[in-house]
Amino acid sequence: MNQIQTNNIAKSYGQTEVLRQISLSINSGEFVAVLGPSGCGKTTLLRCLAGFERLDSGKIDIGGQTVSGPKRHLLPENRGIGVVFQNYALWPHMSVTQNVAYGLKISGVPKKERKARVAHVLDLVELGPQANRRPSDLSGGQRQRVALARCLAMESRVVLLDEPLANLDVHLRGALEEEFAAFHARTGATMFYITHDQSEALALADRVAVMDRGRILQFDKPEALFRRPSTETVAGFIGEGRVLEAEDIRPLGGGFASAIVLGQPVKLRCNLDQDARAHAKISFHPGDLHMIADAAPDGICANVTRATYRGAYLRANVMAGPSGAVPLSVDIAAPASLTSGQQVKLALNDGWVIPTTHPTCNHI
Ligand SMILES: Nc1ncnc2c1ncn2[C@@H]1O[C@H](COP(=O)(O)OP(=O)(O)OP(=O)(O)O)[C@@H](O)[C@H]1O
Repeated sequence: MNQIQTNNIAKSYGQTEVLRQISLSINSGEFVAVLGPSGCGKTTLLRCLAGFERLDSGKIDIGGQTVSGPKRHLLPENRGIGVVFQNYALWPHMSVTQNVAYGLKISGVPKKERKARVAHVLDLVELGPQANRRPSDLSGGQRQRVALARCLAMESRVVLLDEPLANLDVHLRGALEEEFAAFHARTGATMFYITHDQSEALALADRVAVMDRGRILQFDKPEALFRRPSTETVAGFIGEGRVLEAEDIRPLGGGFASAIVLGQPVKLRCNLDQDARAHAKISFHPGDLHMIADAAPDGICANVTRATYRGAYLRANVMAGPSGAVPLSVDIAAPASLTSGQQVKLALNDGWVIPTTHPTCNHI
């Protein structure tokens, strides 16, 4: 069943179109991340779902009920959703217990049940010992867990999270990523998670909606975004994707095609209905390029401009191709040694022909 359904929703502030005809179907219990550059409209989309903003047009259904539409706008508190903000939005004058209990109190949950539910959820997020502290006496991660506990206590079936890890250090981000995944597994809630950090999105989400300038470009599983991006923008945005022009694309059947890339014949993956073309854009990742023997008869000639140690591998920046003018990155398994100015030969072992005509992915 669809837990969240948006139909052609649009929102402008003055002359600025911030959301353009966004249609998304999110399944019950799904963990969806919305990924996109700053200013693309992620927070506005979340605020529309939460009911903090009215739509200009379109419709939002949550749990089968229309919550925003042409003649309808359900208030945030009546939507049955939990919201976790970047700044946690905790009451500074209340203790952890009071913060978590507040929503239950407003909803009229009797005192005895309230107490039991708060104690239970604080236990779940391991904040029992801090129950009487004020937010100012907690770490950033602990405050975030109070915000999560509040959603748990309200038994929200839908939880909207707006960049919840943005203010935290790397160590804490890792720990809380685990926390979100555990929270999702435990509750089965539908999660709608805004971020501009792709590693967070790819690690946590069942599906990721990639957003750019108020539109959804692609809404897909992380692996599909990485391996089969539907547009150049998605390809360039995910996993250090590199987009290059290829020539003489000839379908081989079974989702493969031959092509010429940087003057060399390569085999690429493509859509089953890929047609033969003189030119197309292809995408690949640094890990798809490999160094081959200098004496190999074929291979892409490249000149190392910089090599940086990355622990398990060496990242080489090179200028490649017949003209030596195409910048690429190659990861070479350690131990390896490369120096600036060194001539190397490369092979492209995998890549994807970006579909030339793709449906406008706003109807997904
Ligand atoms: N209340 C408002 N009034 C006018 N313009 C607004 C308002 N809220 C957002 N905007 C504009 O709408 C656009 C999208 O903003 P939004 O906060 O949704 O983007 P975002 O993708 O969440 O960005 P970030 O990742 O930086 O938070 C921006 O150009 C922003 O300046």
